[in-house]
Amino acid sequence: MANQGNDIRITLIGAGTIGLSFATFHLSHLSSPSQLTILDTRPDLEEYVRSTLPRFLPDAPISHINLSSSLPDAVRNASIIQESGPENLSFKKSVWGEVEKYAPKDALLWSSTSGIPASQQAADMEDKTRLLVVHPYNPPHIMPLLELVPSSQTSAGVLTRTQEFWRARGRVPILLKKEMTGFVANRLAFALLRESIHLVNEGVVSVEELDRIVETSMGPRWTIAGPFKSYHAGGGVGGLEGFFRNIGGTVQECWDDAGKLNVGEGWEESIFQQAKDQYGVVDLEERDRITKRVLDVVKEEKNRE
Ligand SMILES: NC(=O)C1=CN([C@@H]2O[C@H](COP(=O)(O)OP(=O)(O)OC[C@H]3O[C@@H](n4cnc5c(N)ncnc54)[C@H](O)[C@@H]3O)[C@@H](O)[C@H]2O)C=CC1
Ligand SMILES: O=C(O)[C@@H](O)C(=O)[C@H](O)[C@@H](O)CO
Repeated sequence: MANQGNDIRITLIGAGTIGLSFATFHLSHLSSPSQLTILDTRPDLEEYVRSTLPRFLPDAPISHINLSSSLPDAVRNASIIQESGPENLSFKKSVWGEVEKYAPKDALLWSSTSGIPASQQAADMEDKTRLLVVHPYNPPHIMPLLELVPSSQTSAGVLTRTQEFWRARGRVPILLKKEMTGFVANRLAFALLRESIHLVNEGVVSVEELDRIVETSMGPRWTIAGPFKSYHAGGGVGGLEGFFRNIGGTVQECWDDAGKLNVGEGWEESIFQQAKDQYGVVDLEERDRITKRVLDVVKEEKNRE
């Protein structure tokens, strides 16, 4: 399979939040927009792409992108096929079953799923070695992370070609050694979200105050240094061991006292309303613009090292 330059052909299945962001990314790296095919069953696909893609990519060469509603046509010549369709197992299994019938045998098959393991998606596939999860952090045209989550049957060659593809385009593919529900990024984010909801639900802070706490502390910190590096630094000469020696008792008390609320327990209405009242419709273009600037500065500074 061609994996570089003028020969590569990428088909994106699903042109929603993630699919269109991936389209933006690939258009910035492909030699020609004609190397990109977008498949979506929505009846207004062309109108939707024409009205939405330019928000991510001004002057997007839309007329040269292949827009399709036919899976066989869309995948027939693909080198890489990434699905960003509905987050349900039946869809994912169905789409891979169809892709296997019509796509080149050496095409890479990737799922953007937020948490449905490749082993489940590939359960009915003839060749299970071709599929893996390539989980982005929204929006993938800006966020560097891609969690690569193979099944036990994904071949080493498919994994290597996937890693090479993303590294060659300046992205950060991280290989997970085990399939876990929600992979890693979502598990971490959802653990913080659970405690955040707990603290608002207990009347400790408002939704807006909680967000401001994160945005003026761990948010910037974790852009520079993740949890382990941060606490290793915070432990002084003793490093992470010193941190736990000094603070470990308080850490355990916080862990013991952590919120254990669950979805559907009645906290939703109040918290959802606070978010609506506080944020209305988030300006995604401003969010993305600022996020990109932060990431660019961090990358520039880290390259100084
Ligand atoms: N939204 C997010 O922040 C993130 C989502 N993901 C994952 O990406 C996938 C897509 O999520 P979103 O983009 O948010 O969903 P979305 O609902 O915005 O987009 C899904 C798209 O799939 C299309 N579609 C439905 N059936 C189809 C079919 N049979 N063939 C082709 N296209 C079809 C829909 O028309 C829609 O445009 C999900 O698996 C989700 O878990 C992963 C990371 C982040
Ligand atoms: O948060 C993200 O961008 C991704 O890691 C996800 O998978 C999200 O949870 C997504 O499913 C909903 O925003």
